[in-house]
Amino acid sequence: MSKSTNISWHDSIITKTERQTKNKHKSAILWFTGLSGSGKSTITVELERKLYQLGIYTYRLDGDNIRHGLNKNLGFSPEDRTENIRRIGEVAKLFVNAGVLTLTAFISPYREDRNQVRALVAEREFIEVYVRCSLEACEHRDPKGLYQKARSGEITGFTGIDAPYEEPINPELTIDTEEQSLDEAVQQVINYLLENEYLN
Ligand SMILES: Nc1ncnc2c1ncn2[C@@H]1O[C@H](COP(=O)(O)OS(=O)(=O)O)[C@@H](OP(=O)(O)O)[C@H]1O
Ligand SMILES: Nc1ncnc2c1ncn2[C@@H]1O[C@H](COP(=O)(O)OP(=O)(O)O)[C@@H](O)[C@H]1O
Repeated sequence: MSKSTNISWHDSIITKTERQTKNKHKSAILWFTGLSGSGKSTITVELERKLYQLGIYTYRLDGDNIRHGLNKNLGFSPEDRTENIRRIGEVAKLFVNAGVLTLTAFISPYREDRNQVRALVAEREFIEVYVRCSLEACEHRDPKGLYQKARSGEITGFTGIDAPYEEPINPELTIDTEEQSLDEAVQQVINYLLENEYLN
């Protein structure tokens, strides 16, 4: 719902296609989704490092980081999570327009919210990457000690414990971090980008 009236759109003279041509690669959103502790941050950090080495213009948007700034007024209610993802989607779209290969790492537990982001950009510009890992394994890893806090009741509404996670139905990519090493996961994404001509 828009509150703004009397506003008009101003196109830039430089187009997204021109920026992509200059950068020598396509821009798109690589949308990583999965439980807390599944590996989204670990994989996107390493993937970005590799892509940077290949000369690709990238930027990484990460749940914990964005919630320190742009979205610091949002919590973890269903409504706030939806608004969180909506804003990230809009920011990611701007990065795509700027010619950047954009990596996002958010739990993004609701299918509908992820599909809304997909609908914001062109068909090939949204690549959903499901970072699959069982709740048991995530809880065992518990890199930030949050599952322990959720089990003890110190945190409520924690994804996987007492808040839902809706698995992607038809993601472009699935990475199973109980089966695949970090290097294998990163290579799988790079192969996808090469095979589908996002990279040359
Ligand atoms: N209640 C609750 N549920 C889930 N996660 C919680 C919660 N409270 C804090 N955290 C921490 O916030 C990180 C998830 O933020 P996101 O912006 O990715 O969440 S969401 O997409 O809006 O659901 C998440 O980071 P990751 O572990 O990297 O996923 C947690 O560190
Ligand atoms: N194959 C793997 N891929 C990614 N992370 C892994 C893998 N195996 C174990 N891990 C570990 O799992 C944890 C994942 O944490 P993190 O990347 O913060 O997850 P998320 O961002 O999804 O919350 C890290 O401690 C990481 O070292």
